[in-house]
Amino acid sequence: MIETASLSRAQLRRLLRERRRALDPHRQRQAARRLYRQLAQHPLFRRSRHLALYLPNDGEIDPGLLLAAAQRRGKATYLPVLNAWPATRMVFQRVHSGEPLLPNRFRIREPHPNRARQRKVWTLDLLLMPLVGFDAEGGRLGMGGGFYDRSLAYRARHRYCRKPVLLGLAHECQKVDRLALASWDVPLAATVTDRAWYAADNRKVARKGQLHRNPCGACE
Ligand SMILES: Nc1nc2c(c(=O)[nH]1)N(C=O)[C@@H](CNc1ccc(C(=O)N[C@@H](CCC(=O)O)C(=O)O)cc1)CN2
Ligand SMILES: Nc1ncnc2c1ncn2[C@@H]1O[C@H](COP(=O)(O)OP(=O)(O)OP(=O)(O)O)[C@@H](O)[C@H]1O
Repeated sequence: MIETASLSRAQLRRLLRERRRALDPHRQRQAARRLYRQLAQHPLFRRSRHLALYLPNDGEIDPGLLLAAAQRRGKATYLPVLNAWPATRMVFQRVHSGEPLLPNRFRIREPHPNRARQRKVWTLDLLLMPLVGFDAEGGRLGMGGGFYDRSLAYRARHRYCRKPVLLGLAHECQKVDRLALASWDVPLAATVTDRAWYAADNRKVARKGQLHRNPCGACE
């Protein structure tokens, strides 16, 4: 596992992105199948009715089997869509199987923006998030755009909100010993890899004042 102490966030990002990009197509398919087995029968996935996923980019683990399973089971599935303005914002839009998708400015495919199909993030049940690096305490390092952090900034204000449940998805090789939390970072409930679940110790996070045990009246 990588010792993070001597590395900057930028160095760590570069190293971990290289690692996941180095996985060959066979390893990627194997990891995607294993990820599916970790999650498909889990109550958090089975019980969710509205869930957001992503389409893989830059060597990310592929949740495509979960997306297809969710659609087969009649769940409403959502993908991130980047806003034209402000360009720092991202929304979650419903996607149906077989719907045409267009590349965004990072060449990640997304549905054509349609306000009527977008849903507020706090009304989703489950958010499956891509990441560059993670630790076993709910720490997440993303691509550096701050898109997920901005979408989840309401968590700092809605003190008792627990929707959606935040799960990071990753290859095992993206695990690091410890990530320093930035003030805007929103901790994950767990990260699921092709090999294991890493559930955050909620008591520790709660002591930091960042995770709340009860649902929020305004958000439920
Ligand atoms: N699959 C997936 N979808 C996602 C995200 C993600 O991390 N993964 N995002 C999570 O936030 C948002 C997009 N954020 C991104 C931020 C930076 C880059 C990126 O590749 N930056 C390149 C420069 C690309 C360019 O300018 O053309 C780089 O840093 O090398 C990609 C996506 C929304 N959708
Ligand atoms: N809630 C927020 N409000 C305003 N700016 C934010 C917020 N959260 C993050 N940012 C900005 O986004 C930038 C990138 O943040 P960070 O490096 O944590 O992104 P990331 O988690 O790696 O990316 P992503 O969430 O897109 O995968 C930071 O420099 C920060 O200024």
